[in-house]
Amino acid sequence: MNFMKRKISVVGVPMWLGQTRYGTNLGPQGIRCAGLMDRLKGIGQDVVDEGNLSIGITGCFRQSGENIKNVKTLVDSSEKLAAKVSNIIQEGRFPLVLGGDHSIAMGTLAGVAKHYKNIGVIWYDAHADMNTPETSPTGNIHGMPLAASMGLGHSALTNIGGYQGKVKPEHIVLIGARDVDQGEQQLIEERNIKMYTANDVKRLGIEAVIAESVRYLSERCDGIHLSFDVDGIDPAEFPGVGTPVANGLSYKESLQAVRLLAAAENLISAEFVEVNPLLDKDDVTARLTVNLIGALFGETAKSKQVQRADRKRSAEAI
Ligand SMILES: NC(=[NH2+])NCCC[C@H](N)C(=O)O
Ligand SMILES: [Mn+2]
Ligand SMILES: [Mn+2]
Repeated sequence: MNFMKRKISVVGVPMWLGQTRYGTNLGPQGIRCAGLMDRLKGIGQDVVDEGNLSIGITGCFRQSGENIKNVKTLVDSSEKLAAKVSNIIQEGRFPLVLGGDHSIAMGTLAGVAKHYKNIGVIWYDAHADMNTPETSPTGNIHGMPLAASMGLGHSALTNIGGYQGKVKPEHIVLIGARDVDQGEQQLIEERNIKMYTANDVKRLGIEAVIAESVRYLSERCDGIHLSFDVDGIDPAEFPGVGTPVANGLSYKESLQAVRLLAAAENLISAEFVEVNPLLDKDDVTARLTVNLIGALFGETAKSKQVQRADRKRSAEAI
């Protein structure tokens, strides 16, 4: 067996106010409807669906004069998610968080980092999500979660979970970046943050990039969190996203990436974010996201075939 048997708890976070396009709130249900639970059970994983976090929407508007939208809603839901994720880890289970927009990573990381002093983060994304209200071109919080988790930006965000600095800059690896804002680029250079752009991946190959990333983080960290923004993948293949950027990683490369991560013993949590079913075409983004999650937990082309045959047989028996 080249994958880890894990005890997985799935939590959905129907959040969309980290950006402005309605629909990422339907992401968790879209992913579930594409068959997530059956697929994970089908490969023998112990998996429980803990449902969606209930989120109070306290306002879909700019709540202050600052360049940051919906702070209160985002802080409240992130606190809830942090507590939930922390509980899951406490119970010895693996949190699998389904977004929602990428702002939810602030909550996930606040929960995970309570248990791991030196958490390593693989940020698979077209973006760096390292803006602050000072550098953000949009004021959208889904472009800020990684900065906030490092302790940079609006104090309401950096203090989520009641403490600052969940992630150290030297414990981050960006993979797939190709739309990095000026302030973000400056931060990446100043703090020497490891980054493999989409072009780097094409040049080096995804196998080498993942191997190097895992090696780099394993040397420094006590656990690895995967924050997978599906817009890391090219929008021609993953159309159901709100901030598409051309020239992305391919689905095939991405599948290979998560397959390699399936074997990483020190992978301790994961989230898949930014699936927007309202922007999707024939649910392809949701369906391929289930393939990615399946592969992260050990599904192979062969095990998928066996499952498909099983499902067909039981359907015929009805
Ligand atoms: N998680 C995402 N899709 N983030 C997109 C961020 C886009 C842009 N950099 C911004 O700050 O608004
Ligand atoms: Mn992102
Ligand atoms: Mn992104």
